[in-house]
Amino acid sequence: MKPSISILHCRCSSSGLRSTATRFPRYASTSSTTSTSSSSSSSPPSSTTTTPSSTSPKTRWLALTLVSLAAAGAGAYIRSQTPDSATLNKETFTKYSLVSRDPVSATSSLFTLRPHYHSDSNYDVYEEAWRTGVWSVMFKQPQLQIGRDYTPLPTTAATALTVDEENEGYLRFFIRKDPFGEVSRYLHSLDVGADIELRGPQIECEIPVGTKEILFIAGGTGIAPALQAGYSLLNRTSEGDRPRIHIIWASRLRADCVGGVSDTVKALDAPSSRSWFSGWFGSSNSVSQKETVSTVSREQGQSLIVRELEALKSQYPGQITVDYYLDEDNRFIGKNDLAEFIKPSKEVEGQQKHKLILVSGPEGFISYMAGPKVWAQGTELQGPLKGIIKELDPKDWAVWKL
Ligand SMILES: Cc1cc2nc3c(=O)[nH]c(=O)nc-3n(C[C@H](O)[C@H](O)[C@H](O)COP(=O)(O)OP(=O)(O)OC[C@H]3O[C@@H](n4cnc5c(N)ncnc54)[C@H](O)[C@@H]3O)c2cc1C
Repeated sequence: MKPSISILHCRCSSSGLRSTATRFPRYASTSSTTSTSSSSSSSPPSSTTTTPSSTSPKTRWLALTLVSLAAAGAGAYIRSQTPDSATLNKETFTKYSLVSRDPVSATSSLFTLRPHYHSDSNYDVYEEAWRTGVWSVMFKQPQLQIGRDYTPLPTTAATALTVDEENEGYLRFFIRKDPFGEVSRYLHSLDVGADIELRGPQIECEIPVGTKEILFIAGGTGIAPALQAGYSLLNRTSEGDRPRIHIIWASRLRADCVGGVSDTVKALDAPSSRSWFSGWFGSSNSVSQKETVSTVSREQGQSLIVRELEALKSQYPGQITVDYYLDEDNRFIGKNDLAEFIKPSKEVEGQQKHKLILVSGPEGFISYMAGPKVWAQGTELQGPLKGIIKELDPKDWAVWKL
């Protein structure tokens, strides 16, 4: 019999799949396995040591039950070791090992994981997800039997992975440690080499073919899906047909975004009419912005995430721009900052929207920007558009809360 493990609590999940999970046992009792093999393969029926006449019905029933249980246990054990369970999938948890955990700031780290068992299929599973849009995987906290979703980072020129490691199915994550959070605290407590079980991929947002512009508003580790969206979209389109992507990233701590220099230049207290691609050094405003966001960023180097963003930008010159906002500097994303990008326009009935606003980050951040997501019948739904984006009346933009 396969024991089932319930994921008791999953507040961030958006599909019913995530509330429960079944996995194969990782081990079977040695004595059971041994007895199975000795009774089923080493001893032919004719040489059975006990005869019907010398065994009571009760003993026979017990023996049969034991043999069946042992066979089921051994089968499950074997299945758990087959290549199938070595491949990331939506039904069962797949074992990965923690390769490294590199601090990005006092509260966040870059996690690198590799599949525990070899599988040729992991790369293909990821590829399919990358082609689709924004995706996540669920991490299991085994002691509490709960799971949380995290967003794999794409590979850029700044990524310290070899081609072999990529092919082997290594995954990287930018994870913030919530001081009171169950799973993020657990993950930050793990030693290198520890096992972590993942399930997925879960597609969070399919980016429609034909998307021409994306405005990505990210708070904290919400930058991970922004990197994904940029990578996925630019990777799957050809030159001349590529969409423009503007990322607005708000961080709490300077260390998270150190070295990041905003591309779009805005005065601190009034929006300018400059375009997305106005460059770094275009005006006196640009100086104040640079100074505000990251005073000595060049000297201090760049955070791991800024490096990834810069690498993506260099890979697709002119396609991606990024603006940085920093709580430590009292720089918050306001309505005026968004108004620069979201211009009111007429809704054309039935016309497909080629512009997409994606909002990603902590619950409060998403609520402030676009209104809260809502729960109905055990599923997390988008909920009505509210917040400062609603006030800007973005008729020709589709909006998606991640
Ligand atoms: C699709 C998706 C992708 C994500 N990707 C990432 C990613 O790449 N990186 C990342 O860091 N995060 C990501 N997240 C967020 C992540 O899934 C977790 O929500 C986050 O790590 C916090 O989980 P936790 O178990 O540590 O905290 P939790 O235990 O869920 O607690 C979170 C906070 O809520 C408070 N809290 C808990 N219970 C209560 C209660 N009953 N009353 C009041 N307060 C309470 C806690 O004190 C804590 O401050 C993603 C989320 C989603 C949905």
